[in-house]
Amino acid sequence: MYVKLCGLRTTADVAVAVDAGADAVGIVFTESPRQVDPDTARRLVREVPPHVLSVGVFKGIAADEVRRLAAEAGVDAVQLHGRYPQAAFEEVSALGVPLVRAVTLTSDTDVRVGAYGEQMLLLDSPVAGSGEQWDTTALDGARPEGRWLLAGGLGVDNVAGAVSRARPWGVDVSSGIESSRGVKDHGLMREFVAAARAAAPHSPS
Ligand SMILES: O=C(O)c1ccccc1NCC(=O)[C@H](O)[C@H](O)COP(=O)(O)O
Repeated sequence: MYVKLCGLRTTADVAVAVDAGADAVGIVFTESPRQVDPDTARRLVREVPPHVLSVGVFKGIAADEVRRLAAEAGVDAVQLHGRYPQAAFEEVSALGVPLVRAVTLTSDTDVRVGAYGEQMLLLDSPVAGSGEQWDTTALDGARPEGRWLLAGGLGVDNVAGAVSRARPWGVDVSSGIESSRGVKDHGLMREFVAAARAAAPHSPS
């Protein structure tokens, strides 16, 4: 089970995520209680070891600005939320880093991983980072294959059930590992990684 912990804001958050065994950490560049400035982002990225993916998270920021910010910070991957057209993915992909396409599942969502040139697909609740769950029974008619992550309202107590219902390749969490909005709880971070791995130790390929 691939585990991404999102919305990290301090070097201590990064150290705990790495020690807990997270596969990826998300750093939010977009307006949010978890937003960090470019200098902080660069500092956080420097603390992420090579075996863990540092992911810059963007929403509503123009593709050329995404490219500039991501390159400046040195993130390993870029996650684009919302209505970015294919051309934006193409522009950002010139950076040469993997892309994550983060979308809400609706009847017209293209659930093919790679449809926009991305390496991972993230299915999230309508308001990213809100901690709200969404109805994953919608996956019954439109289940992605391959590298897709389930996100939206996951936490220590519900991740096992969510994984067994949705059968994702990986999971992503932010609110569920916080003590208050934007403040990571290091105990919950560790518990979440353990609970997600216990739910499904191996990801389907
Ligand atoms: O975290 C945010 O505030 C945020 C804002 C704008 C775009 C994306 C954002 N977060 C992205 C994530 O990957 C979250 O981890 C994901 O949406 C799950 O969030 P949650 O439901 O809080 O676990």
